[in-house]
Amino acid sequence: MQQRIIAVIPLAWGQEAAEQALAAARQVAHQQSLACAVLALGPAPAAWLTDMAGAAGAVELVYAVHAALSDGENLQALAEAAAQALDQSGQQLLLLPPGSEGEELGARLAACLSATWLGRCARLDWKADGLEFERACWGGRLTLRLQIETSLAVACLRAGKLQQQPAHANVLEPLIIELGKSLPAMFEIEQSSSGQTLPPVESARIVVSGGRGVNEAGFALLEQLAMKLGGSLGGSLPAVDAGMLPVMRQVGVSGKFVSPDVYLAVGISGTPQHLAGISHDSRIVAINSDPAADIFKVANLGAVVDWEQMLPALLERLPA
Ligand SMILES: Cc1cc2nc3c(=O)[nH]c(=O)nc-3n(C[C@H](O)[C@H](O)[C@H](O)COP(=O)(O)OP(=O)(O)OC[C@H]3O[C@@H](n4cnc5c(N)ncnc54)[C@H](O)[C@@H]3O)c2cc1C
Repeated sequence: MQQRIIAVIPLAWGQEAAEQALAAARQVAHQQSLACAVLALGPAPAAWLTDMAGAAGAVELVYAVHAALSDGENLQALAEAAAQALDQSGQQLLLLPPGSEGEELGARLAACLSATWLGRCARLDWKADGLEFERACWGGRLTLRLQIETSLAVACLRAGKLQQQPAHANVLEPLIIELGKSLPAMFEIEQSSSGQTLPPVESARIVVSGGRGVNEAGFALLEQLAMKLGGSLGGSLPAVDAGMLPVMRQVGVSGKFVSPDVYLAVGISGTPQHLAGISHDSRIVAINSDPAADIFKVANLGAVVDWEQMLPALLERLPA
């Protein structure tokens, strides 16, 4: 059966995203001595992509054009445009630009095509007996090696920079498909203030986090501490369940992944589900009244103390 590796590229996402999707497609294609193809989505063809795809050794370039694809923000329109333009014969692997937008578009495209969504892959090989791929989980502490037999898969793969290979440069004659069907309009999003004054937890350099061992008064102190330190506030799932913290500040496997310089864990026991949300590179400082708490096994610095004693003393010593 014919095997095809296709980089799916929204033109509005720019040249860097295009390079990344092409680099991924070329890496997988190279392992199988296959050629890769490109499906570009936008309001009109772009000469820069024709040159880039040719220089990357792609053998086929299709532009799926529609006025609704001009800003690249309407992910459902992009997914449906790609699904309309794709010829689904043979075995196909579709690669999107890596990153959160590429992942969301990939998942939507897989749903439109009833294809298998492989998600964010760290490695991807197309072998005779199926696709083999690796995914990081538990914040990079574990690598999952997976294998799947499927004729249509969608994935994101970070393959580094696209190296120019003049020896393999192709002069491409793009095929232009004018999409006739209407594409879905963008959802209107009504924005209102959440009342949160602290920055998002996922981008903070210092995260002050509380768990089940802290009560509402304790969270008020943690918020003050976060503000004094110029950091942000996070917490464990039980703290969110108890209504002490909004869900957007939950750290862990089912919450946010954070990579601050310092993660201050107060009244948090250190379960794998919570630790999965903290980067290996972060320094963990733990405050817990139980000397046997698991958090001390991973903490760089720990204090066995009740938060009610520690937090007021800390706040007092910090400049206003
Ligand atoms: C599928 C699944 C997904 C999950 N996802 C997440 C997730 O994303 N994030 C998450 O956090 N959890 C998650 N959990 C829940 C997880 O298993 C734990 O239940 C949770 O992490 C425990 O939170 P905790 O450390 O705040 O509470 P506990 O484990 O109850 O720990 C409380 C700690 O507070 C200490 N303490 C008590 N009083 C004081 C005091 N006065 N001063 C100082 N220390 C005190 C105690 O010694 C204890 O160590 C998930 C679970 C499942 C099954």
